[in-house]
Amino acid sequence: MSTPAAPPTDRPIVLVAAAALIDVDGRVLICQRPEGKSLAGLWEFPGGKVEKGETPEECLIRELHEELGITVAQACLAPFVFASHTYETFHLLMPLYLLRRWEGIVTAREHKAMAWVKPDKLCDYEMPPADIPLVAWLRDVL
Ligand SMILES: Nc1nc2c([nH]c(=O)n2[C@@H]2O[C@H](COP(=O)(O)OP(=O)(O)OP(=O)(O)O)[C@@H](O)[C@H]2O)c(=O)[nH]1
Ligand SMILES: [Mg+2]
Repeated sequence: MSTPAAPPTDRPIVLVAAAALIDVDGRVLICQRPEGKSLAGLWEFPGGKVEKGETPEECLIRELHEELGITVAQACLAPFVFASHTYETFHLLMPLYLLRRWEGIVTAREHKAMAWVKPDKLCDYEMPPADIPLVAWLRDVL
């Protein structure tokens, strides 16, 4: 007999689009979440919540401009892996894109700090629990 389905919860699925920017030396950009936000102080991939009427790619192009001051062409966003993680109040679904080309100088406009990190050193930075499997994939592929 099959296992009975779990009771429904009112936990919404939140769609967030994020990017792993990769520089010419193969280092990955991570950004530190500012005080006053959820998960403050943790290191994350830049990006944010997909708003009504946006595609994930449109959202990410907007967020990368707001957060880092860079201009990104949709063709340069390479779908990579996704995070699917249950938090206390929502379930996060987060596609992660690889990005090697952009225009402008990467600047931390909204984050507390940023760092370019070799994939095998990402584990030295505390990241949200949803990101842990993504780091393993980056280490394997880069
Ligand atoms: N951008 C980003 N969000 C992540 C990552 N990992 C992770 O769990 N999240 C979660 O996904 C959600 C995205 O939030 P966000 O704060 O970036 O959203 P946002 O840029 O639209 O900001 P806002 O909600 O203040 O307008 C947060 O709950 C955040 O904790 C990650 O690597 N990058
Ligand atoms: Mg954000």
